[in-house]
Amino acid sequence: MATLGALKKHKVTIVGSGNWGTTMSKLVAENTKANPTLFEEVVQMWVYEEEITIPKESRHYDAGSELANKPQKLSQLVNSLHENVKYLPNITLPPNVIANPDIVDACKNSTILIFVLPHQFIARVCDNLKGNIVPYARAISCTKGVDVSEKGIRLLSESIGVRLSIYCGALSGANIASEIAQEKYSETTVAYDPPPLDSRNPTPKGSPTSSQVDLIAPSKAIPSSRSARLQPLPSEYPPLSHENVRRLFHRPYFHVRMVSDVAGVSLSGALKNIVALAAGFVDGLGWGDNAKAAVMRVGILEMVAFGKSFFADSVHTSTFTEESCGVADVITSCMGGRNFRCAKMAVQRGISIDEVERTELNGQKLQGTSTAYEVNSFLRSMGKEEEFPLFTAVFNILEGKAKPEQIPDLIEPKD
Ligand SMILES: NC(=O)c1ccc[n+]([C@@H]2O[C@H](COP(=O)([O-])OP(=O)(O)OC[C@H]3O[C@@H](n4cnc5c(N)ncnc54)[C@H](O)[C@@H]3O)[C@@H](O)[C@H]2O)c1
Ligand SMILES: O=P(O)(O)OC[C@H](O)CO
Repeated sequence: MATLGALKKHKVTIVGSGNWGTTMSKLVAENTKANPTLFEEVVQMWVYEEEITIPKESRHYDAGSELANKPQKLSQLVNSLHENVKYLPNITLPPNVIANPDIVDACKNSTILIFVLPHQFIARVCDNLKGNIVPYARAISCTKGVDVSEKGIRLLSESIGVRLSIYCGALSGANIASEIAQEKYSETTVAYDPPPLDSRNPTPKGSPTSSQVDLIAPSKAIPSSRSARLQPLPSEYPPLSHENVRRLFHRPYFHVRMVSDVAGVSLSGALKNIVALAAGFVDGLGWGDNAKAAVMRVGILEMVAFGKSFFADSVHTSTFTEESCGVADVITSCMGGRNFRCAKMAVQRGISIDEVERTELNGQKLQGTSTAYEVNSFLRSMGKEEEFPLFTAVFNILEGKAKPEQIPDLIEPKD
């Protein structure tokens, strides 16, 4: 419910328009329409502009039309067809989703920014947004990955928060986008640990709460956005309480659990993609479900150990084991995710996973390969590769230094 006296509504922008970005726009737009006291009905969806021709198999392809084989701007196609024919074909978007190729215009005056971009594009997009958003905006990262530099490891929610000087939470779960777009039931986990000022609790500006610190590996500390001087949300806006954030995402087919463990949710989403690659490798060998279950078991243990080793002050182990973003996401990703499917195809065809990504995904991006490299570079810098044998095996397979057939030996505990 809006607070008494709140006059303004939150403007929401989805930053990204791929398979998950477009699905997110659909479900969020359904919710902004259903909650008119909290949110402006129109949802802007930033589209990385490209020219595409409508695929022949599309329900919108009209062989007799003069536009049939002519390249057209993706943003214009989304707005005229109410469908993203390239990244989410055959799903009708609500008319209140407006595709906008201008990132600054799409985010202008938005109080809620939902980042659903492949990891590799986050930095550039944030650079373009810096100084062009309202300073009290809040963000949610739906991107799966981590940032590693010579300074250490950082969650993507942190990267976005630091780059834009705003607070950023995280959404992650067992969420294969195409199923959610078809309104098949799934769960998700939203971690939002808002600054107390957003709940009308007058904590002094810039004071981190106990849960607002140490979201980076302490041994390689990078300054956290959570101790940055965050601007309070003006009182004319409905507070961004857990209840109101939940209303933005929860649908009858998309069940949201709100938590405060931003680090656990962000890390789960990133690390499970390495496990999914391992599952794809063993499945590609034709080894069956028992082999997949074995790498999933070891992978979940390594995810938990990674959180405990490097984010001990912020991560809750239960996030990995009890929430959709943990074990459940490992399971779904190892059954039908893109990382799993591409790793499997790479082994079956004897080609690199990058080649499979280029030839089979029609512009969609894998996040598991870059995460495996980033995590390995961090583990190596910490002298901890041996403590994470599955993550290390996946990296070595991608590098051509090990073979998928060696996975059982590589993950066997050493006495
Ligand atoms: N697809 C899913 O099922 C799913 C589910 C949960 C989370 N995620 C995560 O969401 C994030 C986004 O994935 P997605 O599935 O929406 O995207 P996608 O892989 O389907 O599509 C790639 C996107 O990148 C954009 N792009 C290409 N070049 C670009 C550039 N230079 N700058 C900016 N954008 C560019 C494309 O326009 C497209 O929107 C990823 O981190 C992914 O792991 C995906
Ligand atoms: O298709 P993937 O491998 O990018 O995984 C998609 C989602 O992360 C599953 O939750």
